[in-house]
Amino acid sequence: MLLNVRNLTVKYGSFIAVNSLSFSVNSEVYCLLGPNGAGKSSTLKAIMNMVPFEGEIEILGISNKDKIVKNYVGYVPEQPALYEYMTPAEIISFVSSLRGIKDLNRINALIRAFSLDMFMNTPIASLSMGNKQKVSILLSLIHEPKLLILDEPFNALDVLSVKVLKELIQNHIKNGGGVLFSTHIMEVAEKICTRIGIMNRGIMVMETSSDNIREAGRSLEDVFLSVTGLDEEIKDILKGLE
Ligand SMILES: Nc1ncnc2c1ncn2[C@@H]1O[C@H](COP(=O)(O)OP(=O)(O)OP(=O)(O)O)[C@@H](O)[C@H]1O
Repeated sequence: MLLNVRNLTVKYGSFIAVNSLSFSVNSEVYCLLGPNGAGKSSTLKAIMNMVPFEGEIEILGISNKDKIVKNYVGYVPEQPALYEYMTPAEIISFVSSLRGIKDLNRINALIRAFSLDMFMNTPIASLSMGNKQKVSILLSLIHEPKLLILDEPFNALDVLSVKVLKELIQNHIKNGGGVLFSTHIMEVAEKICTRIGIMNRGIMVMETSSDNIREAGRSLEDVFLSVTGLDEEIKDILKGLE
């Protein structure tokens, strides 16, 4: 098992953002869906040991509180957290040396795939949101982690980069890795995920697979709206707009 989450609870003061959540990720693409505020980012931050949590989280069988797991995980936060005064070339070289990576051929291929070559010497502060996101994705891949934790990774990406990222995710799985990501984009989830966890108000309300949804002849959007109870809300809102 690449990731095992058992009875995860995340609290901010007395507010429970994630409530006794359990799920696991193998060599597969696991997608977390949920309305705004459902607790997706808090779950991913707890997995990265960035927020206090209760419960148990293991990465490749090792507690996520053990520093060694950082070697096995790549993380893309919801908002790129980069040194704005550095250029992509500088930050990539900085992170590569921290990680002890000398062969940059793979990274250079990724830079080209994401069309970042012409921005390598531009300060990050001057980059578009999409290009910052691409740098953030590149940094998460430098040490060839087994598990990728991606918080809304498709945000701000153009069509070509979405395609590149989908391909990277598929290749990662073919090589025995695992991917856990959150998204609001149903089409992406439907196409590339093997398993889907739908969260609402901190609770996992449904775990299913794209195959199950297809076999049931339903769209992921319908399933999502119905299990989160948003379908009734939408009917009311649309009525109000008539
Ligand atoms: N640092 C914090 N302090 C207090 N409350 C927080 C904090 N971070 C998140 N929350 C609250 O916890 C809940 C879950 O937030 P979280 O960001 O995990 O949701 P999400 O599913 O990722 O939402 P979105 O889709 O909008 O990104 C929300 O109600 C949010 O306001």
